[in-house]
Amino acid sequence: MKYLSDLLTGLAFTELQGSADVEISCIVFDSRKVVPGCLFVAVKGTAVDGHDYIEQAVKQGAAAVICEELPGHTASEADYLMVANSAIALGIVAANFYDRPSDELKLVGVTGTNGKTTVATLLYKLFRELGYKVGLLSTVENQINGKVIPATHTTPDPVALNSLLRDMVDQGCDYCFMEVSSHAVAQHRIEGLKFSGGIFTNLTHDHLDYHKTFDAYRDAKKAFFDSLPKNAFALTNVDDRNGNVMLQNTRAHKKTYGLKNMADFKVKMLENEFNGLLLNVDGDEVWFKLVGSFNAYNLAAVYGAALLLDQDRSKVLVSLSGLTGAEGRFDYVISPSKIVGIIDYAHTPDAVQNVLTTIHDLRKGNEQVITIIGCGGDRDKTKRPVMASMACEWSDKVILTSDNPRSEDPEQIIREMEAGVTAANKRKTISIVDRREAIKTACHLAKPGDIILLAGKGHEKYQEIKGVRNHFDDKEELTEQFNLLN
Ligand SMILES: CC(=O)N[C@H]1[C@@H](OP(=O)(O)OP(=O)(O)OC[C@H]2O[C@@H](n3ccc(=O)[nH]c3=O)[C@H](O)[C@@H]2O)O[C@H](CO)[C@@H](O)[C@@H]1O[C@H](C)C(=O)N[C@@H](C)C(=O)N[C@H](CCC(=O)O)C(=O)O
Ligand SMILES: Nc1ncnc2c1ncn2[C@@H]1O[C@H](COP(=O)(O)OP(=O)(O)OP(=O)(O)O)[C@@H](O)[C@H]1O
Ligand SMILES: N[C@H](CCC[C@H](N)C(=O)O)C(=O)O
Ligand SMILES: [Mg+2]
Repeated sequence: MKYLSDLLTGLAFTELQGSADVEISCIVFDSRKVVPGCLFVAVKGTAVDGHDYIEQAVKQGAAAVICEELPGHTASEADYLMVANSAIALGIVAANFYDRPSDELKLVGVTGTNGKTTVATLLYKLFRELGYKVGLLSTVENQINGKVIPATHTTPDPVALNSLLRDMVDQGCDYCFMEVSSHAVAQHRIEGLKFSGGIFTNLTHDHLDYHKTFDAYRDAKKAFFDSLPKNAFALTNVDDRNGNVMLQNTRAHKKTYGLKNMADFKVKMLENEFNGLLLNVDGDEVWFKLVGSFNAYNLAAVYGAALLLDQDRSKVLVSLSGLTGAEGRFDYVISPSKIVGIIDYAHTPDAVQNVLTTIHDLRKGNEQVITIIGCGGDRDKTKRPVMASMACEWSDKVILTSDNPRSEDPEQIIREMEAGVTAANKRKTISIVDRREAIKTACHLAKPGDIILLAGKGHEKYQEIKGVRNHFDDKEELTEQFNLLN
């Protein structure tokens, strides 16, 4: 049983209307989910202002309200707590409601444009192999020591997040590895959490629809490191242009990993083949199952973090060498006629370039590379022509198609992608709106030995068109088409 007064530890508030000894059944920040006895936190959003729903929330039985401004009419049956920023307050009360679970395990956050899911998932798998009970919060799924809990966001909202962390603690977890998206930092979803470490992967073009400028996007990532406590570690990619920027104002222990520059954890790439990577890790040569130079960075980050968490170096290298990556990241199927199909979650210009240059380096002869690619609707539009241009630059044929059009017109998204295709590259590009048809066409165009890259949707099991999510699984579709070819 929790009272409003129990939830106020660490929360600076300007005014309290009421006694705060009211019982709180749960915390809600969406008026449509209000239940009797809840605490309603009014948050200003991008579409609407939660403050407009306070009166409705109280009518539906909210016992207390946290807000930045009082509504025109306040009811005597509810308590009202005024704060400077409700989103920050939401994080703090959510942590208090669940008895601050992040204090009871070692929580490590991973941020950056690409590689978050891969690094968090590898750490999760590694620590389980090392014998610990572990939790994972990721884009693909959340897990508590092997039990899967579906994920709705890369970083859950503060209430879901603290509830999951509480379950992890109650189930004996020693560690939790989580992705920290830039949206989550900007919206204060991680407020009130105690991190033992933070990892930065890289920073390239994405989400400019939301953050508006690259600097604002960078600063959202940096704010995570600025907020780390003194006894945590801040592990950065020293080869990334913004790697050191992340550490500028952190109080945490500053540590680096890299392939090119001097680093605390230094990795060199010796071989990069279809069946894995041979790396020199601080002097030891080890084969890993992951493919692509970008994964050498992800592995370096995981290795560094494991050592900073006081794990035995040789055990870490042995376990890590046997691990596979996250679902839908450089996953592949091979057709009976030996066409190679690669399913990858590349949905930023940098990721598209990385995955295609990796494929380019792995090619043995003059196999063709056929890329199928789309761009998500209701997301950063400026990356559309750039992703199409990257795909053309590094492929022999490109099929522009739909990703998740969401509320947008799919044909319009494709037109915006086509704007990035040069006149010379037009001849190798075709546009097919229906993703299933695009996959079928690629399979018919491919000859034995050719490589089909199916980019952008990775593990996703749906395609969202006009707000409706239909079942769609890239790997399933490709496998089906491959079998039909026979
Ligand atoms: C752009 C974005 O992040 N939006 C998130 C944001 O929505 P919003 O700011 O538009 O909210 P809003 O609709 O304006 O509403 C403001 C407030 O009023 C409340 N409300 C609204 C209507 C109503 O009738 N009553 C009511 O109380 C809402 O619950 C909310 O608290 O706050 C909502 C509540 O927390 C989130 O669900 C929503 O995530 C949407 C669904 C989303 O898709 N977010 C994506 C972009 C996202 O966060 N992605 C990152 C990953 C990105 C990456 O790959 O790096 C992630 O962490 O998943
Ligand atoms: N370290 C890296 N550097 C550049 N690209 C990478 C890196 N790791 C993975 N990628 C590419 O980015 C894609 C997405 O990887 P991953 O899912 O690990 O990133 P993420 O940061 O979790 O993405 P999201 O923002 O959607 O959560 C991969 O499929 C691969 O193409
Ligand atoms: N976490 C990313 C996922 C993009 C995946 C892509 N398939 C899309 O739908 O745009 C985002 O919300 O931008
Ligand atoms: Mg992710």
